[in-house]
Amino acid sequence: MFLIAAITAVSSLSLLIVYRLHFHPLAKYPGPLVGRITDWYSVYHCFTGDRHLDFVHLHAKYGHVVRYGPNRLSFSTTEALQAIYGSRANTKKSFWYEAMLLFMKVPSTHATIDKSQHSRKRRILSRALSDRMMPVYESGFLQLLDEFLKRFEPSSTLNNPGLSPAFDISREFTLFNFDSMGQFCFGESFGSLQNPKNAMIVEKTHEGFRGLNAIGYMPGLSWLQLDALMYKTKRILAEYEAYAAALSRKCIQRSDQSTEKTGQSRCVFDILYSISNQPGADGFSLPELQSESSLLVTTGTDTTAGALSNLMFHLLNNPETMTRLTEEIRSSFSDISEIRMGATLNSCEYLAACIDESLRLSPVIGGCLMREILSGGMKIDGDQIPQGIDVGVPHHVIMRSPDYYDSPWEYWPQRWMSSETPEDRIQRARAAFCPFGIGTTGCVGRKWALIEMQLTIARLLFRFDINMIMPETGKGLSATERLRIREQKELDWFVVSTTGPMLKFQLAKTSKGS
Ligand code: HEM
Repeated sequence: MFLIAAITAVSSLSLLIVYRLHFHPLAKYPGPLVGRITDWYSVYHCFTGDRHLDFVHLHAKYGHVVRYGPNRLSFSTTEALQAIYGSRANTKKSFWYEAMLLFMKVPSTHATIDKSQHSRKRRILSRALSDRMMPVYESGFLQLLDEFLKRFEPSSTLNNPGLSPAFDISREFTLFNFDSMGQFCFGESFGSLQNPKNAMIVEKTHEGFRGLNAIGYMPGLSWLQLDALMYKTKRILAEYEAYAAALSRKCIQRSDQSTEKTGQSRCVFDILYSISNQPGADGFSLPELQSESSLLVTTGTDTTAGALSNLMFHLLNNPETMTRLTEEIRSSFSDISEIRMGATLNSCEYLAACIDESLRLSPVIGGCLMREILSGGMKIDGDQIPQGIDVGVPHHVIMRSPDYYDSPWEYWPQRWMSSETPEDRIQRARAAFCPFGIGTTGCVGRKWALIEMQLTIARLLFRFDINMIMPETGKGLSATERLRIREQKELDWFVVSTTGPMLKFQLAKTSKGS
């Protein structure tokens, strides 16, 4: 009996392998042998945390299109980027996003696959995240930012006057961004800079999210109870949900009272709550509102924190860039309190270029944002791809492609500036630039993320001269070689996590801020 079962299993498996390699509709596409046969290939790279680097390797080896899973294709051109994610693409978010529902009672906008439901939620959320609403969030953010900067003041070091102790800036930015997202979403900081235990939700969920990422590639894993791995995450998220629910109740109370008095909102929750209270408005239900606001915190924390620490890494490894940027900021403002949203900050052209260049060279979104092709199939890069196939363009591949960027591994902000680069080169680079995604599923928090980055870096460089502690492994190497070493960081699920650089701060001689 056992022998018959074993023979049947081996024969079925062999037939499946032969089918996937030779008769499957994607059989003609190149890719790693294991990947063409099974999604275990992706699961392995999710757990090793090098999914983003493996895509770079695969495209270097196989070219513009790679079959990395039995039903999955990865592309690397701007045409594919538009075809797959553009606003008229015949695609929807793939099953991968459903894995997030293991953690959520009510799916957030990000986890909603159904296109009409997604566009309804996104329309509502966009009202709180529109350009017009940005000033609502600014003063709360600046208050937190000033407290954050105080941590780096050197006065506390008796042995080394003038120089602060060393800080791991990735960790600092994570705590700060978590607190500032608390302020942004619920009008109240989470206080993790004072008590890092409060940031447990961000720090401890990474392990579970890795499991979640793998389940997204291979749903069968959840039947194997592999999600036991995620038990801790589920427990922590449940605690966080309860905490967020308490914050929501506070917001509702405050909103009901303040609406009567001043009608002023101060956070995303307030705005979305007031929309949902308007008669006849298609707003969020209360459970949707709670889910949306609390999940916005997790979506906006790691991403912005990673982007800021990558930017510091590039600035400190390229001293001429750091000098030019510092000069731009210190000559544009005469006091730190002047650094606010508005015309002067927007006129800091080099700051904007430094941010874009860092988002290009070190994207924080790892892997490939998968989209499933809908009924009727679609043409990508001239090939007709059938319905049901998962397709995507990995950020690490397209934004480092020599097809779109000269010296793609170099951190060179001038490539974005019309005063220093011909317009056609800038346009070619822009067409492949997608750190926030593109189209109707691109980042709805993009505007706020950029404001946070501009304000944080401008105030930091206005106030401090910054020194990097060079690790032994980096000594004597070029900036690009150091970047390659830093690249060995890990992909948690959606976001590539970072550590360091380790920094010491010195008050700038010109600093007039307090
Ligand atoms: C530098 C920082 C950030 C980067 C690079 C980034 C990048 C992205 C990307 C690539 C997506 C598309 C994801 C996908 O298709 O699965 C996305 C979606 C999203 N982001 Fe961001 N993000 C950042 C910061 C933020 C912030 C601060 C917020 C909140 C204020 C936010 C809220 C969202 C939301 C809600 C979505 C889902 C949009 C949808 O499905 O329609 N992000 N982000």
